[in-house]
Amino acid sequence: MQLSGKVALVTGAAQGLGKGCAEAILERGAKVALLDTNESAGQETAADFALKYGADRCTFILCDVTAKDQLEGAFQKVVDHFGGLDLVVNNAGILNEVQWEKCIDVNLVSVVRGCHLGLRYMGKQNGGNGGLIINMSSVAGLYAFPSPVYATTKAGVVGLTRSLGMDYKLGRDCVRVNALCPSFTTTAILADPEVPEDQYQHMKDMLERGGGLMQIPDVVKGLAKLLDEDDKNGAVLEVTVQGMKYHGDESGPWDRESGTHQPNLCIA
Ligand SMILES: NC(=O)C1=CN([C@@H]2O[C@H](COP(=O)(O)OP(=O)(O)OC[C@H]3O[C@@H](n4cnc5c(N)ncnc54)[C@H](O)[C@@H]3O)[C@@H](O)[C@H]2O)C=CC1
Ligand SMILES: CCCCCC(=O)CC\C=C/C=C/C=C/[C@@H](O)[C@@H](O)CCCC(=O)O
Repeated sequence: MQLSGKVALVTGAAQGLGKGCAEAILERGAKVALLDTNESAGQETAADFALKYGADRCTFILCDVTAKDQLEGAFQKVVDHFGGLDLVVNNAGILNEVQWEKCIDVNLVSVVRGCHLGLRYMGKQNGGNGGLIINMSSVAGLYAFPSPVYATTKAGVVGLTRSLGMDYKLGRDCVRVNALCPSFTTTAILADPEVPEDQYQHMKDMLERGGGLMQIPDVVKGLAKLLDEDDKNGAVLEVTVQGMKYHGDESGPWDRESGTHQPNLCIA
């Protein structure tokens, strides 16, 4: 996707992977709205980006993605402020197996809502110009992981992405939907996960056996790949210290015999 002059909305963008994704999008010439509940970090990031990329290209919007009205209001503000919307990165997420309903709300319910809003504002059938949605899942959404609710939310994001990314939908709305699945990456989420001790110990072990931590730029390379590969729709990209690979694009039983796959009908 060519991003010069386009408009992006990134949730959970005050810090961490969301901030890294937002900066990569700015570097490619787009305007970016940063949504987050962390007002001080969000304002600081926006001020930093304004200095580097221009005050007219970045704005912070205080938004709890789990509050339906706030998320809807934030999408409307972005369109009012920048005059359109072309790219949504549903990135905000937490790991909390104690307050597990909250974990589902932030990581899955809000991503469903973010996708619906993205389709509402970008979908051609609604008067939009088409666009791209990238959902932040995790390797935990692809393989067994010690924190089951977190893993469920991330697997849910994979299923959501694949199904919203069906080609017949693309033919109607011209909005591609893809997911990024990183492994352990150095950000604040690793610092203090609210999980029982056994889960924590097991994660430490997985981290060691998996080859250690990635850094934010490693994951941003995955975002760049999804931005560059305009033919990808419903794609799920695993990003680990071992490299990147697309997941699960084998045919279902309905296509298996013929080996056919309907081509994309529209490239946004
Ligand atoms: N760091 C890692 O190892 C991995 C992270 N992920 C995913 O990447 C995404 C970003 O996480 P990180 O940057 O690692 O963590 P982080 O904790 O540094 O950043 C998360 C951001 O989301 C914001 N946020 C949390 N709840 C929110 C809400 N209700 N509304 C709006 N904003 C909210 C936080 O304020 C924070 O700025 C998450 O979805 C996480 O599950 C996926 C795989 C690996
Ligand atoms: C194999 C799937 C990896 C998926 C990772 C995620 O989606 C994010 C998980 C969120 C929190 C995990 C916390 C884990 C903490 C411990 O492993 C701890 O050892 C991390 C230490 C970090 C460091 O050394 O700086």
